[in-house]
Amino acid sequence: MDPLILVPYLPRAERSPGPEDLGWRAMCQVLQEHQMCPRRKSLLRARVMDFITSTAILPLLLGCVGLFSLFKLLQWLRMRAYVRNAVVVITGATSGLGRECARVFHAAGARLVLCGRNAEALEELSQELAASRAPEVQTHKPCTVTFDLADPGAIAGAASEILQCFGHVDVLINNAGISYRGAIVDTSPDVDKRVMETNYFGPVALTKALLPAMIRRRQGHVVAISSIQGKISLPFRSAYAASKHATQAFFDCLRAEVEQHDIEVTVISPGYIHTNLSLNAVTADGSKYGVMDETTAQGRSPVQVAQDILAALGKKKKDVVLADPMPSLAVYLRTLAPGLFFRLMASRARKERKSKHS
Ligand SMILES: NC(=O)C1=CN([C@@H]2O[C@H](COP(=O)(O)OP(=O)(O)OC[C@H]3O[C@@H](n4cnc5c(N)ncnc54)[C@H](OP(=O)(O)O)[C@@H]3O)[C@@H](O)[C@H]2O)C=CC1
Ligand SMILES: CCCCCCCCCCCCCCCC(=O)OCC(=O)COP(=O)(O)O
Repeated sequence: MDPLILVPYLPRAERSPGPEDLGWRAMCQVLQEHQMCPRRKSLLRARVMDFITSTAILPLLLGCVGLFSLFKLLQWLRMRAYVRNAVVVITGATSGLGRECARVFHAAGARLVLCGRNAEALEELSQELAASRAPEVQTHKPCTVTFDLADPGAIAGAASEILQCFGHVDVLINNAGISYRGAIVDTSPDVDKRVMETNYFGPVALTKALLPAMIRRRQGHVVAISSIQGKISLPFRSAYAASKHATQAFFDCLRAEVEQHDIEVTVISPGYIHTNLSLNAVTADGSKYGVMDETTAQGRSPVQVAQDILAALGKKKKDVVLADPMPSLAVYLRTLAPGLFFRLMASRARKERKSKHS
């Protein structure tokens, strides 16, 4: 306390102050206390530290950290328990994210049904997984089903083959997909259809074919691997972005409709992942793009994304964005300031066109 603030309250001295003067004595006392202040402060500090270290707060802090760790451990155990022995169907298991999901879910004890177009690649992966063991978890030899998602006539047969593998389906991961690069004016409608068949109509038909069995058991989890491009549209990605927007919409509707049957629906929207997606992308004339884009090469590791997907399913999340801050911010910008977002996309289109022609 600053002793000078007491001065107005001291009795006015009408003569020179003596030791018997009350005001004088009060001031001396305050000034003495003021001199003692630094010592008092350090004493007080020491006492507070003693209190923290020896009494309530430190044990309380340690308790909080302990509880948090326990909570995280329980969450992890619940997540692994969620897929242990569960029948998990993965489409597009021959490459990239699908293949890593297969490895991660197998290691967590899932009974896998691996789907794809390439029977040989599926068998190879199945053998690899069957030969691998996971600590403290019983693993299972996967089953494989070969079909083309872009062939509407193949879906019903594929669905019954899938159901025959283990008798039912707990989790369906609609992962298979194809990307596209091209200008709308140059793109043949056949290319639009091919992208939509693979990314939208195929997964929708497969989901519908497996849904009745899930509804009968009042159990099931349908997952759609969409994309950030299911929430925002980039120039020269029309068919891909359209197919992913349609995916988001369909599975959002499904979630609301099947809640009454205790069926979960999760839509995952990843940003760039380091896979063969750009290499396998289709161009305006239907040919293969065949380039590993820098954005793809610098994307997240598919193993990490597969682990995040497992965690999201264990927590029964409904809609998950797995992307870096910039794409995630772009999603908000599209909603909150659409005018600005559209200008940015137009400028992106101009730049891309310019770099193509230079
Ligand atoms: N990589 C990325 O940056 C991102 C990817 N995604 C999404 O992740 C998913 C997986 O793609 P990703 O692993 O990256 O790419 P890949 O190209 O590495 O894998 C695609 C998988 O889909 C399969 N597939 C393609 N067409 C068909 C078809 N007609 N019928 C059956 N299977 C088919 C492929 O099988 P086949 O071997 O027979 O060709 C392959 O297994 C896609 O839905 C994609 O849109 C989302 C955001 C970002
Ligand atoms: C408040 C500041 C906000 C700033 C936002 C600026 C807008 C910047 C645009 C960012 C675009 C991000 C695009 C991300 C696209 C993406 O992650 O796509 C994933 C894919 O599916 C990849 O497929 P592709 O075939 O295109 O490689």
